[in-house]
Amino acid sequence: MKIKSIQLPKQPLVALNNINVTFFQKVALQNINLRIYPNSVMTIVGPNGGGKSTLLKVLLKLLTPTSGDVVYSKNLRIGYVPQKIHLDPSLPITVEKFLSLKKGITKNDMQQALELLSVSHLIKNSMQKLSGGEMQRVLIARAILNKPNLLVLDEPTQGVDINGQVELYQLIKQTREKLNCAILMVSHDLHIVMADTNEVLCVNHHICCAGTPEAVSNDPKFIHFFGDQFAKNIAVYTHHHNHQHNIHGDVCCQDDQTCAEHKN
Ligand SMILES: Nc1ncnc2c1ncn2[C@@H]1O[C@H](COP(=O)(O)OP(=O)(O)OP(=O)(O)O)[C@@H](O)[C@H]1O
Repeated sequence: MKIKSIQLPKQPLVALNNINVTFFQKVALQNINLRIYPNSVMTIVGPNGGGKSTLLKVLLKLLTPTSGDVVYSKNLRIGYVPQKIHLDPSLPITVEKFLSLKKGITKNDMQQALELLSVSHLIKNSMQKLSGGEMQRVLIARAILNKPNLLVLDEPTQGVDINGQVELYQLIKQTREKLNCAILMVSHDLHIVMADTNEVLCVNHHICCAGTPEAVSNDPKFIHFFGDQFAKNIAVYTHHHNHQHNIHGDVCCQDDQTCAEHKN
């Protein structure tokens, strides 16, 4: 007898079911449903005050939703990088001490995480004196100490200049590949992260639109929030053609030249 192998559907790491959050009769989130699958990369975009951080807080159990439920897979380990942390300037703390505040962490775990984020040289530095980019790297290093299978990042490039932003996203990508984890992040830098994003969720209290970066950036609701210039920039990132094709699909000339087939 021939036995057919069947592909079982992947179980989500986290499922949010019909989540509603109301603050003093003001709706922050309405009927949010989402699934995060192992190894996937999901980017949340949306206008200021649209509920993105609230959504993360519900997922991280930092906030109990007004209604709805969150289902976690048994083996879930979450690493979280907050938007920013508040450090008391009168209580200097080194990077080493800061990382060792996490329970059950060995020196080896710490070194591995710092190496992965290329900040081993900062181990004895004061947290209060780190630059914006260094701080974000140390926060990501802290978030991966427990080898998460889901890394959640809330606007990871806040306070980082444009060159640093590209580098930071590159490091996040390398971290994901090394840990084999899923990523859920809130980001305004869709044009940078879209190449590595599987699904974009545009949240303005409810899910306005969701799908691949290309599909979302062309969605009228997304264009309404971010303007068509942004969508056009994204189009350039995803599909920049500096050449033309002949009827067989072969490249036949550059944009600034005209070959026989494109003369008329
Ligand atoms: N603890 C709270 N109490 C009352 N209102 C709150 C609370 N937290 C958030 N809100 C409100 O809920 C709405 C959503 O806020 P949230 O911080 O989730 O938005 P956001 O999309 O993350 O915004 P931003 O892009 O500006 O960071 C806002 O109107 C905010 O003022």
